[in-house]
Amino acid sequence: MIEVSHLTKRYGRITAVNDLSFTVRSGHVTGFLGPNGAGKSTTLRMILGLHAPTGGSATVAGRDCRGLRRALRQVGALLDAGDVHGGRTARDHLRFLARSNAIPRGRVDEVLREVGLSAAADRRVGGFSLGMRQRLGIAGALLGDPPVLMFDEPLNGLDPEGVLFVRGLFQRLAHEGRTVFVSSHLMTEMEHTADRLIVVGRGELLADETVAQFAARGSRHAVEVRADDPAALVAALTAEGAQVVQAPDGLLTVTALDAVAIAGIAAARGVLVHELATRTGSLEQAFMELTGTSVEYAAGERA
Ligand SMILES: Nc1ncnc2c1ncn2[C@@H]1O[C@H](COP(=O)(O)OP(=O)(O)OP(=O)(O)O)[C@@H](O)[C@H]1O
Repeated sequence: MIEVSHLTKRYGRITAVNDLSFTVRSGHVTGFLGPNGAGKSTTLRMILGLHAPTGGSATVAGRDCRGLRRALRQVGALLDAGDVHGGRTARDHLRFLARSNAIPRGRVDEVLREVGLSAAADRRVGGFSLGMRQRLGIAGALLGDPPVLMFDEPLNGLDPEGVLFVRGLFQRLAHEGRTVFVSSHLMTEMEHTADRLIVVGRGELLADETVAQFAARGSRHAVEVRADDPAALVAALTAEGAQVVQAPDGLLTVTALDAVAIAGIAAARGVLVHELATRTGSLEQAFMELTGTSVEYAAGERA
C-alpha cells in the first residue's frame, strides 16, 4: 500500500504538487493519470524518497522510503527508461542492481526471461530501442520481488505486442496481491491497463475512483436538439431540471434528460423539433473535461 498525505512540492514559484492525499491499494493496478506537467513524476519521486517534499508525507507499506536499505526488495520502480549506462549489457546492468540490493544473482536471468529480453541479455543497452529499454526498466523493478511497484509512463515506445504483454504482467502482479501504480498522460492507455484511477491536474487531486466509476462520467449522455422555438424549449427543459447549452446557430445540447423526455416536453409546449440526437461521450472526453482547466500546455494557448 502507498499512502500520500497532504504532499506538497514547490520549486521556487512553481507548485508542482499541491496538498495531494490518496491511497494506492494492494491487489489492484492503479492508474496515475494527468496531463503533462500535472506533477505525476514529482509525486512518484517523493514516494520513492528521491525528492524531499516541501510539506506532507508519503509512505510505502507504512515506511518512509528515504534512506531505505535494500530498497528494491520493498519497492520496485521504473522512472526513466533512458537512465541506464549505455555501455553496459542488460545482464550487467541488472547484476549491478542485484548486487547493490543483496538480491541473489540467479534472479537476473529470471527477470530477463519474464520481460522477454533473454535473447538480448548480452547486448549493450546503448543499442536498445525505447521499447527494449522499457522492458529492461520493468525487469529492474521486478528484480527484488517487491510487494509495491511503480512505473512512470511504462507504455511509452512499446509496440502493440509490448503493450499487451505489459498489461498482462501488471494484472498478474496485482492478482498476486501486489500494489501496482502506473502513471500515464493518456486515458486511452489506462482504460485497459488499470482498474482504479487517481487523476491529477496542476498538482491537485481531481478524482480517485474505479475505472468503471470514471467510465460512468464518460458515458453521460448529451442530447442535441434543434427546434423552431429554441428559447421556449430552453425555458421548458430548464424548468424540468435539464442543463442546456445553446450554440449561436440555435443547436441545444441538453444533459440530465433523455431524448424521449425532451420530445415529450417539446410536444406538450407545442414546440416543433427538427432534430434530436443522443451523443455518448468517451472516456477520453471525460478525462479532458475533468482536466480541461488544469492543462498546463494546451494547443492554441497564448503565453
Ligand atoms: N526540478 C524542477 N525544477 C523546477 N520545476 C520542476 C522541476 N521538476 C518538475 N518541475 C515542474 O513541476 C511541474 C510538474 O512536473 P512533473 O514532471 O512532475 O509532471 P508530470 O505530470 O510527470 O508531467 P509529464 O507527463 O509531462 O511527465 C511542471 O510544471 C514542471 O515544469
